[in-house]
Amino acid sequence: MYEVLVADSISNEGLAPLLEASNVNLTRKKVTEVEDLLHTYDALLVRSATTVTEDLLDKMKNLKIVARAGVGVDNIDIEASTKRGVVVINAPNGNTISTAEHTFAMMASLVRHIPQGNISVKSREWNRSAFVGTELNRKHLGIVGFGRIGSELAKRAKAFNMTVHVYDPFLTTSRAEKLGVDLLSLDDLLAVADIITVHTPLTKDTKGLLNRETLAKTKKGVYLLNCARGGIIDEEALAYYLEIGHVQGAAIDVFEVEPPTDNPLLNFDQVITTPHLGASTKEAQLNVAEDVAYDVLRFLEGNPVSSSINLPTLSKDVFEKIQPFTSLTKQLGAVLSQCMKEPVQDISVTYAGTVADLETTYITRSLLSGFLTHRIDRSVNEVNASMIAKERGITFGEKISDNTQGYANIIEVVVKGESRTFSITGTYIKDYGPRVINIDSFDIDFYPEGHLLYIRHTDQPGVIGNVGKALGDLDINIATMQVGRKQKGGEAIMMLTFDRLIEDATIESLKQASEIVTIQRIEL
Ligand SMILES: NC(=O)c1ccc[n+]([C@@H]2O[C@H](COP(=O)([O-])OP(=O)(O)OC[C@H]3O[C@@H](n4cnc5c(N)ncnc54)[C@H](O)[C@@H]3O)[C@@H](O)[C@H]2O)c1
Ligand SMILES: O=C(O)[C@H](O)COP(=O)(O)O
Repeated sequence: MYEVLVADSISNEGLAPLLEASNVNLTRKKVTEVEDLLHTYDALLVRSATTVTEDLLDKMKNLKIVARAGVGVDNIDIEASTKRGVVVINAPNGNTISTAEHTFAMMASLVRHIPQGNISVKSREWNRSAFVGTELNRKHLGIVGFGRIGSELAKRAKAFNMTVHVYDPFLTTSRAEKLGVDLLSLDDLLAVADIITVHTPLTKDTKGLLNRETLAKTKKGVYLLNCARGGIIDEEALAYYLEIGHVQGAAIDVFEVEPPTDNPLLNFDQVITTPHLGASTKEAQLNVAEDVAYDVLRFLEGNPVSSSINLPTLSKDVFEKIQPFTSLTKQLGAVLSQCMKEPVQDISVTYAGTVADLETTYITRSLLSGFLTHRIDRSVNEVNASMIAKERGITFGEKISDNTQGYANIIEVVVKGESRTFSITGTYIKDYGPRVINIDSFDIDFYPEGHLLYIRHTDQPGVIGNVGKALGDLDINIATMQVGRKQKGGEAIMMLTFDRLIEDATIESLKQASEIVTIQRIEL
């Protein structure tokens, strides 16, 4: 049974996939209400109210996935989640339209003073001259951050005959042209826009993007909107420019601290606000809840997620195609890690044949996870494997080759240690399964699973029989035996598989024979 904690207000209807799943036990409680049970949850679902800190992750020892029913993940410590192998997913598409519509509504309200007019009339005033507004028609709108919401907003602005200028360092000129917007530098956008709205995520680069210095470059009388994240427009700087009358008005849905209390912006009549309502529509809430509910269930049941922040996103189709190879590389990594009993500096993997056309970065993550699992005492998976490898100073890389050695596909891994290198080559044969076809330059053919002994010995008569007899005398049944050698009379290898783990004492007694060079136990 999977334990799922829903810590923020998320649509019940949207959560139906989880509520109806027979293998899920769903709890709707704030984190503070289940302090004693935090270690039991497999999945945590949040919106923006719960902050997923490193401290919380430490308490949630069993956590496998954090799902954000919405877009912004600035309330989740992604690095700490990745380090712990916890997948972070979001629902990036479900609230785009609602937020674009809300921004547009805020813009129209701002330039026509609708909230102020509403308050005035309800105060039994009739002061028409105090609320003379400005048309949107033929105005220049500056959109900072031209992603999903920014581009939906642009469509609506163009329908109102506005000229749309955008600043987005990740947007190509050709895409801007295709979308019919004018791509500018930030400075040029600030200089030309009558109204500026921000739609970037909150990151270290966008925090305070509009500050005392940049806001000084805007037109006198400019209007500003923030329906993205508190802090993208520095609140103190905005208050200053409102105070001196340089900024004519602002519409703010999001605040640096929510709810805002002694925020200076709340003191200005020309600032209109909403309590973080961009995504608060029935439609958006249903969409985002459904998106994360399906993804969490899929993930818990071992399937790919459709929108991950810290894992490459794969379609079901692609996931099914790469799965045999991720299992194979995990096993290859585990064999390598156990055979190479010394610190390693570099892991290099070469893909050839059909596997080379697949999502190899994910397959390499599986390889690293198989390798590292046998070296460190914390949980390693595809989420945190590359981060842990980097932390440990292990470099890794991928190559593509066309030398398939006659197989449909092969994966060769070479590990460089302080004193030697070790290599392994595997293949996946359809309807037959994974095979290891070469180990440390010895051709061989074995199925990488179960309890194995990897024995290096001198190639001379009687060795194989002696090992078989010694094990038989100890009542140990050999399930399979594969042998390999490079040249007659030189060094040779045996790969034995067993139905149970072979004890240290048995290995020590086998090592007494003079023709045995090394014995390595491998557990897969
Ligand atoms: N008010 C709300 O309720 C509400 C609802 C949804 C989203 N949001 C916020 O809106 C943000 C944007 O959402 P989206 O779905 O459009 O995201 P998105 O990822 O589709 O778009 C963000 C855009 O910002 C651009 N960008 C990144 N760094 C930038 C920088 N330094 N300068 C300029 N542009 C930069 C990106 O290239 C991207 O095009 C979210 O991150 C979230 O914080 C708020
Ligand atoms: O990033 C988002 O999706 C929005 O800010 C919505 O936040 P909410 O889920 O707390 O309404």
